[in-house]
Amino acid sequence: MDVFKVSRSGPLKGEIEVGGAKNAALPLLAATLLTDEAVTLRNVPDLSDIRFMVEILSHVGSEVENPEPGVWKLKAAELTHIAPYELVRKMRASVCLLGPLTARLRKAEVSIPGGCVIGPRPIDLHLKGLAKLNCEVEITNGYVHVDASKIQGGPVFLGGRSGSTVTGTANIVMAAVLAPGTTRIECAACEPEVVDLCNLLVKMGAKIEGIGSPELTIEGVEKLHGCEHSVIADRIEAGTFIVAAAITRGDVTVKGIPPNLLGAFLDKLEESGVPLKIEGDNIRVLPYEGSLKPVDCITLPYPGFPTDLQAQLCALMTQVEGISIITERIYPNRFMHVPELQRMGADIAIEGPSAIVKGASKLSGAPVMASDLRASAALILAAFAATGETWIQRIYHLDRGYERFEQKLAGLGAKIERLSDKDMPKELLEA
Ligand SMILES: CC(=O)N[C@H]1[C@@H](OP(=O)(O)OP(=O)(O)OC[C@H]2O[C@@H](n3ccc(=O)[nH]c3=O)[C@H](O)[C@@H]2O)O[C@H](CO)[C@@H](O)[C@@H]1O
Ligand SMILES: C=C(OP(=O)(O)O)C(=O)O
Repeated sequence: MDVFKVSRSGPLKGEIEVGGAKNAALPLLAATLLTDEAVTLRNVPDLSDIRFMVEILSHVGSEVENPEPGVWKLKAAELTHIAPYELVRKMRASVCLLGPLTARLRKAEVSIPGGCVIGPRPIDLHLKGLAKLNCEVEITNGYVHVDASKIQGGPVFLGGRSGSTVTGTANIVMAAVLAPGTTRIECAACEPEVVDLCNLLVKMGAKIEGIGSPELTIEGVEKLHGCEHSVIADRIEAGTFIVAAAITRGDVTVKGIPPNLLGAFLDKLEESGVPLKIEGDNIRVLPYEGSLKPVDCITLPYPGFPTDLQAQLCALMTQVEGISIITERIYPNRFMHVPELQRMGADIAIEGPSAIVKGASKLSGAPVMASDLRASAALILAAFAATGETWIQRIYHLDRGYERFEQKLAGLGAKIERLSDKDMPKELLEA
């Protein structure tokens, strides 16, 4: 198995390009099932999650081509309505098949993906939404069964415990675009990835109004058609690079990221004193003297601070003098990075949904375990600031969501190497 060996690094210097967003590309790939014509997606990142999604799409009947890096052409002429557990369990985002299969075939059988280490990942709002579209929805033997023979547009309220649902909104929009009548979604998620999905659907012939707002109005059409679309930039990859620059006091320009996608995050960094220079779609992080200021931060649905950058902010705040309080409102247990950061010397206490980070800690390299995608990134960022070597195991979590991560960062001078666990000193290997 692959591991990373990371040593104290920096200041990082240079330019780094942001790729296409995983969290946009996955629902976009699912949306290609909504037409029997070919849809070409560009700027698709090369990630294990993308490869899984393509595998699932070809299992349900899509003809898939990857004519050049970053480009996928998909044609779903004949489809089956069943997405089995052995495929769905590998990736939570495969629940996004529910909407398109329901819309196109008027029936779907999709395995429930189950929870994951960041906490329970319920889909009750997806199911409630489909029921509001006059579908019969039943859970048996671990599968959601949808009978959509009488599907009909209608009012759908998608508000949940902590706001709206991103994949739930994606599913209901995809179900509604081919449903007769008008669907009005209230409390729709406004995340840029949902906007990207709606923009693709409009190119395919869907009628959607209110894109980017919490109220979407969808006029069902009979048929969608093929088109070409380029996936939006990955705001979470960009934010991770920005933290890499800040934690090493580097001078780095992160290229190809519209700053409005990262408003709350950039605001928090500026509050902390990270010098930023924004020019068009490029964000330059400049070096600074002395300590940054601690911050209090709450993760919230867009345009709030993204949950997917919470772990990275935690890593940065371990290097800041004073107490930062980071509260997780989307996934209150999403603190798997904390015990590993503690092993590296961080002073962090978890109180309910908050991490109380006391800095600045002198971090030192240790063997640590990546537990999920963004936790993996946080450990690497902390390792840049730690003395000695940090060995990070289970980096397949990182490979789900970051393309050529170590190569991109090594290009800025980061000391990070992908090795095999066979290269690790034996006494450091997990039991
Ligand atoms: C609003 C938000 O920040 N969503 C994030 C969420 O999207 P993802 O789509 O995975 O999760 P949702 O947006 O659906 O969930 C948001 C919240 O709603 C709850 N919920 C969701 C669906 C449902 O049917 N019932 C229910 O109660 C969830 O438990 C969670 O507390 O994780 C992704 C991966 O980390 C992030 O990229 C998204 O930005
Ligand atoms: C947890 C994430 O993704 P997923 O919803 O695919 O698990 C993420 O992108 O941080």
